[in-house]
Amino acid sequence: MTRSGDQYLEGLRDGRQVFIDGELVGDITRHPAFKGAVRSVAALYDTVDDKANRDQLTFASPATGEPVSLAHLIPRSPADLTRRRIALKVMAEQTFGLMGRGPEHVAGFLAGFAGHSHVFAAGGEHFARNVEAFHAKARDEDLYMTYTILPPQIDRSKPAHQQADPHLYAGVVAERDGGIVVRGAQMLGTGTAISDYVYLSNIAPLQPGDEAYALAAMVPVGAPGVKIYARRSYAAASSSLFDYPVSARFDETDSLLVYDDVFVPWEHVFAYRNLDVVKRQWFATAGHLLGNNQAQIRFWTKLEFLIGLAHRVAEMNGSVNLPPVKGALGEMAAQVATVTGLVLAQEQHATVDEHGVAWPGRAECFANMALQPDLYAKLLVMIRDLCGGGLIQLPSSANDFANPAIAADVNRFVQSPGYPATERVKLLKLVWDMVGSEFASRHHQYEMFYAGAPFVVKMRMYDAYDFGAGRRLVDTMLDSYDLSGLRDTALPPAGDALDPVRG
Ligand SMILES: Cc1cc2nc3c(=O)[nH]c(=O)nc-3n(C[C@H](O)[C@H](O)[C@H](O)COP(=O)(O)OP(=O)(O)OC[C@H]3O[C@@H](n4cnc5c(N)ncnc54)[C@H](O)[C@@H]3O)c2cc1C
Repeated sequence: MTRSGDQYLEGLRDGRQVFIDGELVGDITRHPAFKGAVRSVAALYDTVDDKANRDQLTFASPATGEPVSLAHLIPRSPADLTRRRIALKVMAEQTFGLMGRGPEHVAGFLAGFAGHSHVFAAGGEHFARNVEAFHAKARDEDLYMTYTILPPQIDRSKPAHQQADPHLYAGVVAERDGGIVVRGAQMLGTGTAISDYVYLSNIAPLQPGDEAYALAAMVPVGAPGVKIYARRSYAAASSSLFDYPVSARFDETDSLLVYDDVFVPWEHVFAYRNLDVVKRQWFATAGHLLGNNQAQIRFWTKLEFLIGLAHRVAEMNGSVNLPPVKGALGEMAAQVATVTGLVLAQEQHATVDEHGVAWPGRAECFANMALQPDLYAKLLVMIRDLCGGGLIQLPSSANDFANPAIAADVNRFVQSPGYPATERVKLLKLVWDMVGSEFASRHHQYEMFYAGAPFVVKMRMYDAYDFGAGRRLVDTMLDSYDLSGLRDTALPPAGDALDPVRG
């Protein structure tokens, strides 16, 4: 059943090996680098666990009948996708769309894998059973899973088995009684330090010879040998909540994961030395689509938050009714509405396959992913443009308000009608943390890369899009005339023009 925030926190005290700033972190729930994000995730768990939200955020576990998070639902119909989306939107709003790998992200992948467990059965029937059993466990125990599905950037010109050291990329080194031993590293475990399990696999293509790396397994974050090397913490670096309100609360952290001879029991292994299954898990199951559908619900929420900030600043600065400012806000609104529309269209264009699993519309999902890097970058620049120097002309820290001599000048000169200095500074420091701080810059990189390098995502869009309708129109047009003039040809069938995505 659903877990409370306290139960989630308790699960993190498992002796996990998280390293930051040259030291092993003891209790991550208390460490300045992690405690803000941990509290935010705990609050999310409490929201889903709250009886008042039960109808909207949970469904009855088919195994126990207890309420479990809708993040774990295997959707069986477009209506299920809608129900799931409404729940995921509420969850995303809890963190303002700022936690990309919260508990509801990899949950979508796993639900998709479990709905198509036959894909894993290609490596042996027991692997399919492992996927189904782990999905049921994650659902009924409300587990928080993250993933590392890419090897570290060492030498991308060579496959895994041709790297200078065969144990750079995470792969199997031995079979033991009851399981396998994994050695090597993967990037870039977002949220892994604060999660329960990390999914170890590969989304980048593997090649013949890479069989030792062709794995898919759920690894407890606290398992002996799992070493988590976190990047610099923006939360720990923030001088106060007032100065860096989102860094302090939502720095979900990203880490290099080193698997130092980690034992993984067979029941947590979904694919083993199988290039084909490791590849097919992403696109022959609904996993990738369901996970990214969730990611876009989160992205939509984050864009709403950003445009809300832009509107508030324009209002504060008295510029909101100037035609160019209205135009800029309108352009931003068009971008947000595009993302929203493409999320909703995934339900409109959903299909239910012969396994009874509902797939969100593929082309609409990849369209959002393909637009995202440029759209996000543009939005950030437009907000900077609207805010001007106000983003920089701010007190050095909240401490300036504590010094009466400084506060007198700040209160006098850093204000706007209806916005006393503390309110103006509060709003603009929040905007800076969203568009200009180190946290903001990492978010820019995240939105560019979390779904893969932009060129890879665009190639996936190419594969997902049905060019047939457009090509038929071109043929019809070319067939309609020649050197001697207009031919007597039929108009294109209306359906082609009406449904450009489906063709
Ligand atoms: C903030 C953040 C969080 C992340 N979180 C996670 C996570 O939780 N789990 C996880 O597994 N991964 C995570 N990632 C990793 C992410 O999946 C990868 O960054 C992404 O797949 C791209 O791989 P790469 O970084 O190795 O870039 P590369 O593949 O090295 O690509 C970088 C750039 O090199 C160029 N390039 C590379 N290859 C080619 C080519 N063949 N042709 C043309 N140009 C090329 C392109 O310009 C490309 O954009 C995260 C990344 C970021 C930035």
